[in-house]
Amino acid sequence: MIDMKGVYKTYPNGVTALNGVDVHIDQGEFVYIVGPSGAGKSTFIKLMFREEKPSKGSIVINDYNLATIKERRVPHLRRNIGVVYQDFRLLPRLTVYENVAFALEVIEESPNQIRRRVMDVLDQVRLKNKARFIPDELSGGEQQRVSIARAIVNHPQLLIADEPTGNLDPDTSWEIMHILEEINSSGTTVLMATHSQEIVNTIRKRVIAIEDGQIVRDEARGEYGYEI
Ligand SMILES: Nc1ncnc2c1ncn2[C@@H]1O[C@H](COP(=O)(O)OP(=O)(O)OP(=O)(O)O)[C@@H](O)[C@H]1O
Repeated sequence: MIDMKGVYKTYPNGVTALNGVDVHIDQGEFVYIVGPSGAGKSTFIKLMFREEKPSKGSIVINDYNLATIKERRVPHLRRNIGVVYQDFRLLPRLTVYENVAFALEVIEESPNQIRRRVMDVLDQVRLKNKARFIPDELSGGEQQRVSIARAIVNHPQLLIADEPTGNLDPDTSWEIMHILEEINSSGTTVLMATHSQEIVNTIRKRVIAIEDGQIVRDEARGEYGYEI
């Protein structure tokens, strides 16, 4: 599903964030991306949904070659990828329902399908009873659950989460992790960058460690491996 070969990324300011990355990730895997601050984790993730372009190398995701993909095809690629951020990035004036429905409305689903699908996905993240709330009326964990609902409403094959528990307390973080595990168990590939030693060492999954723009460790059921 994801195949990176000889990937380099140098930003316009001359900083090389990725320095020769080769990796293969199969459909259905759950992968943690770990490493020190500034190691290149977010860059690695941004390349996956074409938020950034590689300077060199090939990235193939579900048969899309991201190095050569035409601009007009990028929205098609992104329909198959859900993204969750540390800071939720919800639209503040829209309700929970509208924030989630928005992702479907832009691809012109019928109103009935939208209603059914949005309520299903809000049920999945256990927020059906808050559909009419706006983000400000929710806790951080609830906001993150809305952002997860929004990310998966299109049934993406890949869910990318960049420090999804970074702004949450421990109990809420576990709740988010259980939701991500549930999503993964239905076949969605999950790629999660994290600084949480506790999560990585407790919910054991494949661990890819990046340092200075290179993969220095790649272990099935790995450990976090850094002192905090
Ligand atoms: N848009 C950008 N322009 C220029 N340099 C950038 C840009 N984004 C990231 N960098 C640089 O690339 C390097 C890798 O950054 P990246 O954000 O990928 O690291 P990270 O591992 O995600 O860090 P953190 O754990 O702190 O989020 C850093 O030196 C950073 O300053």
